[in-house]
Amino acid sequence: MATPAPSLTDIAIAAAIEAAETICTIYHRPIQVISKDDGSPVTEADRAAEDVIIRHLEATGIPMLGEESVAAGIVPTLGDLYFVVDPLDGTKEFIKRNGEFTVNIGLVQNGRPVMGVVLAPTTGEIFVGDEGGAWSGKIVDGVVTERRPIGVAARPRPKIVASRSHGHAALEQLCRTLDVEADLSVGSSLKFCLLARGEAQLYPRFTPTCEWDTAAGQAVLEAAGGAVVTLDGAPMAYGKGSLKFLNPYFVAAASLDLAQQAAAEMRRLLD
Ligand SMILES: Nc1ncnc2c1ncn2[C@@H]1O[C@H](COP(=O)(O)O)[C@@H](OP(=O)(O)O)[C@H]1O
Ligand SMILES: [Mg+2]
Repeated sequence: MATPAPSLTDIAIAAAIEAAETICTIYHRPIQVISKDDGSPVTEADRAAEDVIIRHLEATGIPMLGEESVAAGIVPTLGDLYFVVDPLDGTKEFIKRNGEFTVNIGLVQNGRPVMGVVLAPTTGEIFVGDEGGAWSGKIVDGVVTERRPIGVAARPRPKIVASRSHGHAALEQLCRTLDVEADLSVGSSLKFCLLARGEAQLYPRFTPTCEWDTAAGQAVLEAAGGAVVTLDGAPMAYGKGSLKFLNPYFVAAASLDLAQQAAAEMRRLLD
């Protein structure tokens, strides 16, 4: 019997595993930090990991929007279906060496993130979401182990998770109005994964992000039963090339109701 062709999810997982290995090699050496044109930091690891991912995804023939390629002026023509890649989300955390950084590969179809792989190189934790649901696992010697389904969990007082390096004053006010337990601060797309695994319920984002920061995490969270909405309460959409792929402010939450309630509150606070 012929072996079935790998799915796009399988291809993205293989790409993320090899990219994470490349990142780990560099992580254990002295890290040289370069400042991008927009002032944000980039390292040799960001670029090397994106090259690895490009090599894996190329064979699919599907266009890829990559953070480092865009920074180098390479923006492909994007159709209804494209990959969105942040090879190293949480570069500031990578530089601080606190382990809170991830490899992100998302697939966008008709403006919606339909598949996502998020992998934390130092722990080997992997989070995957697609039409088959959401699951987490652990990469050991380049192989997925401990694979188990994941899902969001409601709490009477939601736990909130926020950026470690990009905060906003309105966050505290939001916590007070919604009566949340504000206790977690984490770098990178791991915030979406904490929600997807039921460890937190709310991730309000009052500072800028780009599509590559959120596509994979949003796909994981939505496959786990959660939602990501912009401040008008609509699901966050992709393909904003005319805006340089910049996302508006958003709320990720364990349910659409909670996301929309928090979005309405954020709108009120920011007015
Ligand atoms: N002024 C800005 N404009 C666009 N994106 C920004 C930004 N400031 C931070 N970000 C995004 O926020 C991400 C970090 O998120 P967090 O604070 O949740 O860890 C960064 O990812 P990179 O580390 O991949 O550059 C970066 O893309
Ligand atoms: Mg990023």
